[in-house]
Amino acid sequence: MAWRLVRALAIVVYALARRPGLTGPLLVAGFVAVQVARWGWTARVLVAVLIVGGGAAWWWRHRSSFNRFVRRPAVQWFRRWVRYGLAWRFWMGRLSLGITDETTGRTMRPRIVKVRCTPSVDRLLLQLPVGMSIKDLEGKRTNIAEALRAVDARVRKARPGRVWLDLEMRNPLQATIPAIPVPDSLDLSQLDGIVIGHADDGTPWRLRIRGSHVFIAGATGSGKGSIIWSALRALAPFIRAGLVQVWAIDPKGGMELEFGKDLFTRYERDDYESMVELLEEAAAEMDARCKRLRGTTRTFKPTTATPLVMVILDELATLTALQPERRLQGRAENALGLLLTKGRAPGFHVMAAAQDVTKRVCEWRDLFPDKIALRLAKAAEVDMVLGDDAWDNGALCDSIPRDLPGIGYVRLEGQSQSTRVRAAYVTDDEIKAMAAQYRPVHRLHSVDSSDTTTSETGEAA
Ligand SMILES: Nc1ncnc2c1ncn2[C@@H]1O[C@H](COP(=O)(O)OP(=O)(O)OP(=O)(O)O)[C@@H](O)[C@H]1O
Repeated sequence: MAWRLVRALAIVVYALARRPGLTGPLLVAGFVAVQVARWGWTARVLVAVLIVGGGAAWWWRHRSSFNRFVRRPAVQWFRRWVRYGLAWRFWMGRLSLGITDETTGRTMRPRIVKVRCTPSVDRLLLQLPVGMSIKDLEGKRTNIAEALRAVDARVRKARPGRVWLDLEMRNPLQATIPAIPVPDSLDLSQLDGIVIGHADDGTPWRLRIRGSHVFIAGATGSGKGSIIWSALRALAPFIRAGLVQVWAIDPKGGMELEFGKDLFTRYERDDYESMVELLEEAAAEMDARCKRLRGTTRTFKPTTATPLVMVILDELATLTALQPERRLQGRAENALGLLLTKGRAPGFHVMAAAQDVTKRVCEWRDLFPDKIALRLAKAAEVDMVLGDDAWDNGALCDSIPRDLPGIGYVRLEGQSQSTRVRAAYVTDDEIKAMAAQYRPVHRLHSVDSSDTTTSETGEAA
């Protein structure tokens, strides 16, 4: 009996010694608790009130820093050392994931190096024992997901000998997001972050319009249209007020944008020559505006005389790679290049969608500061859109199910990580109603035609 007790104790001590990340904090917490217990009731209550009250006040006043410095590290610690750490070897054993050394007979298992958590995915960085490869884990994906109670498990290479195991715990973007209500104010700061859907942490997905260009990539049926319509919905009151003009090109003969044509100041859908001309006119207007505005301001503020111009181009390839006329292709690429390089400061912005993401289709792909990748066929395409290592860092656009259109990953200028998002879905009826209600008061041909625009619409920014 005594021998058994000693053995059990030895096993516990050994197990704790092998888990310094668990044992260390528990020992410190135990030590502090013992000290506090000696102080008497008043001091104990005071300490408890200070900790709980201070934490609650921090959470209440500054939730983002609380989450960053307290909640997220605490969750990661718990998952690393308790949720996954405690039974890890047991799970690996049950799943037959290990390699036995011939000479010693000892079985070595993959080891958790660190755990990173997003609201829906737990990422475990694993060190593989010599002799095991990523393929061994890939072959057991379903079993791993079942064992760890995950919706899905994916494995990707981190570096030789190390792999990331991504456990999707839940998909908060499963349900279709209904159209976001049209904003009821003309607050120009909204143009720095219009709400077009949700991120997977439940926060609104905000897309910058002023000061940016947006590139949307996705296979057919991936939901590119829902991003365009959700953006137009958020811009609708500005369009009606004449503070935003939309110049739209639908090379698919109006199949996507026709319902909203009343919202557009310029609209081309049939003739490629006219589409290219629209782009060239936008570039020429932009140049003219640059000349007029130079020296007056560096931050663009739309007015009815100088509205923000949003050029929307659905299916870019038809004007570039798939365009049979080389002459038109060259002209389209030049105009687009000009708009992308010079348009931000004078208020000319491009939102372009494409199915094919290669440079053949969009030579200027890298000039779009904000990029959205919806469902794509291959991992390489994800990196082409969102930047090197985007797929390795978890933007798994090739795993987005076909029956979840509108889901994608977005990488905003200056961000190193992509965020999983889902666009709201605007129905055909909602588009028709919006187009009727928010058509511009005065539809102009030319953006900077005259200053009388201000007095005609009677609105000013
Ligand atoms: N955000 C969304 N939420 C739910 N369903 C959506 C969403 N976006 C699109 N859908 C559904 O998916 C279908 C295809 O979407 P959409 O036409 O926008 O794709 P697309 O990427 O523009 O395709 P294509 O390039 O072939 O035009 C829509 O008819 C709609 O039923």
